[in-house]
Amino acid sequence: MNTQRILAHFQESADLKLQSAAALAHPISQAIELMFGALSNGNKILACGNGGSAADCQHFAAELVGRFERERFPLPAIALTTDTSIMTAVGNDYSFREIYSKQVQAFGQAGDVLLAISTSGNSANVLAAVEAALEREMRVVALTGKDGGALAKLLTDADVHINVPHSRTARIQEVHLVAIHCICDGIDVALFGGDENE
Ligand SMILES: O=C(CO)[C@@H](O)[C@H](O)[C@H](O)[C@H](O)COP(=O)(O)O
Ligand SMILES: [Zn+2]
Repeated sequence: MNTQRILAHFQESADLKLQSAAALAHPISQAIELMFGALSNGNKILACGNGGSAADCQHFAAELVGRFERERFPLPAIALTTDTSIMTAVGNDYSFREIYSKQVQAFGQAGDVLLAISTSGNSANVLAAVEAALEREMRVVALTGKDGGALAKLLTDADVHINVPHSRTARIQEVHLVAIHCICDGIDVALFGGDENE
């Protein structure tokens, strides 16, 4: 394969990350504040998304329950993307749209945070999960792309929207991962102090 094409992927990814940094720093810091506040109050974080974003949910939960870069106690975060029995039962008996919202209704409590990841902002099951979370007085951190889609319109002023204004799903996901690592680092810094270089 032409290595120019590969180099172009790296270039576009690097460019988008640098272009996004200034705009995303503020909502990412709001997400850290919201999540750290919830965790400090004994609440938890639930996460949902499809495809690559489902993997991001699991990645995030692993770093909270296990650890990020510092040794610490486990923090409560659950990826709603992993239980195939729940997802196939709900998908089969109700609809695919409800595979996350039913779990939010089952596990979510007021004060918990839903991390909702959708590059289009239009995945029906993620939208339903956000609606269920808001009904339960949870707060939402939305990681989206493009124009934020229908998800952008569901959010309230108490929620946080981290939107990557790019058209390409893969590039958006790559920036989402940087945002997720910033959030993990920010939670560690809120717990232990220090700066991001430590
Ligand atoms: O990872 C990728 C593409 O890079 C895919 O698996 C992608 O996540 C799937 O097509 C998702 O269904 C897209 O959903 P969404 O991001 O629009 O909510
Ligand atoms: Zn992908």
